[in-house]
Amino acid sequence: MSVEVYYDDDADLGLIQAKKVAVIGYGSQGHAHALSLRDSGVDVVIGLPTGSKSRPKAEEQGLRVLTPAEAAAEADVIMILAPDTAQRSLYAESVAPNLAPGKALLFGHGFNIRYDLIKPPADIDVAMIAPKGPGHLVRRQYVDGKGVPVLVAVEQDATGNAFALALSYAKGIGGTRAGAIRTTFTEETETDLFGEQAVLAGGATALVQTGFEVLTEAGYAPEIAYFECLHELKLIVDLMYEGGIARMRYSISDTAEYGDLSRGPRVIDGRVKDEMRKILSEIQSGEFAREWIGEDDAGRPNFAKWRAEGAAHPIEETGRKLRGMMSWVDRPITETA
Ligand SMILES: NC(=O)C1=CN([C@@H]2O[C@H](COP(=O)(O)OP(=O)(O)OC[C@H]3O[C@@H](n4cnc5c(N)ncnc54)[C@H](OP(=O)(O)O)[C@@H]3O)[C@@H](O)[C@H]2O)C=CC1
Ligand SMILES: CC[C@](O)(C(C)=O)C(=O)O
Ligand SMILES: [Mg+2]
Ligand SMILES: [Mg+2]
Repeated sequence: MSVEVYYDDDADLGLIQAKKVAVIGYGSQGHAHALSLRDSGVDVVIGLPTGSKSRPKAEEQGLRVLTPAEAAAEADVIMILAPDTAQRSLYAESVAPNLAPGKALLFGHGFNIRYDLIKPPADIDVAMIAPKGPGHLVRRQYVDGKGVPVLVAVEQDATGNAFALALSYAKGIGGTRAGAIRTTFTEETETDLFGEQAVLAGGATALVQTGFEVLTEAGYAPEIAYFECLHELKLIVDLMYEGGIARMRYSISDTAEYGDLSRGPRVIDGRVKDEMRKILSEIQSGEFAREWIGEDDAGRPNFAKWRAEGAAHPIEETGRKLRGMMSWVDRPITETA
């Protein structure tokens, strides 16, 4: 193994239990971290702006909610789980004025540190605990006695104890049950952005929508196209998750496997690979970060337009109708929040 992996026995929960932790933000990751830390015996306070729509949710779930500045002032450990684009101003206005030597500033993703949008003072610890899965699953796994693997990194070790503290935090959210892998802010940020753009979200979505369009434009029933291009993808990915691509290929028919081996490389060909490399270089050079911050500063015009186009894609309407008929499909993951 070229990476260092840490499990429950390597982490001392007592370190984080001895601190007051402010979780700033109560969305997908924030609610999962805060509830699981609390259930692990940690003293947690939530930081949210006064008008935040997440406030009632956190309060209903029994958590104490303050403004980000008040929470940062009270806490020894401040975990920033607001949207990446909000973190710069949140840090400048509410967190930086409330830092003191020996405090720890934590992140769930390295974006703002990697791209120098936040520059913490040298006398605090700066670390990252980045779950490798959506926040609602992080919470669900914790409740089920399991965990989602996490990446842990230290950017600044002012106290000499930053890594042990980060591992302790990871244990508090169930991460060391599954395994905590040591990395750097740069590696986490660049691989996370690449994964979500080229494969997990961007690549997979474009593949599913394009497959659905090809079948329906050729006259096949949208319901059948939905099953083939979206629904069944989960079943195939589950097999890959359990035993790799070889396990999936073992389970499918020889006909499917021959089609996979002979046609797959025609779909994801050299041009696609070159485009993936270009996407990676935009991430590494900071071009993507500058574009995204600029888009956010401008009020997200393209983001809103593309999101609306995606929501209006015919596959969504077909899926809504079909899922209503599928009693075996789990309720939406968002309802578990
Ligand atoms: N989504 C995920 O599963 C993953 C996310 N991450 C990282 O975790 C971090 C949080 O992302 P995610 O959980 O998706 O975020 P969400 O968009 O789900 O939630 C953001 C939360 O922050 C609150 N918020 C918005 N603006 C501010 C502000 N100025 N000050 C304080 N709180 C604010 C929001 O409140 P309101 O309800 O009022 O908008 C909301 O509660 C990011 O760094 C992200 O990259 C890492 C791994 C996976
Ligand atoms: C895949 C998207 C992700 O990187 C994640 C859930 O890990 C994110 O930023 O939400
Ligand atoms: Mg990710
Ligand atoms: Mg991400």
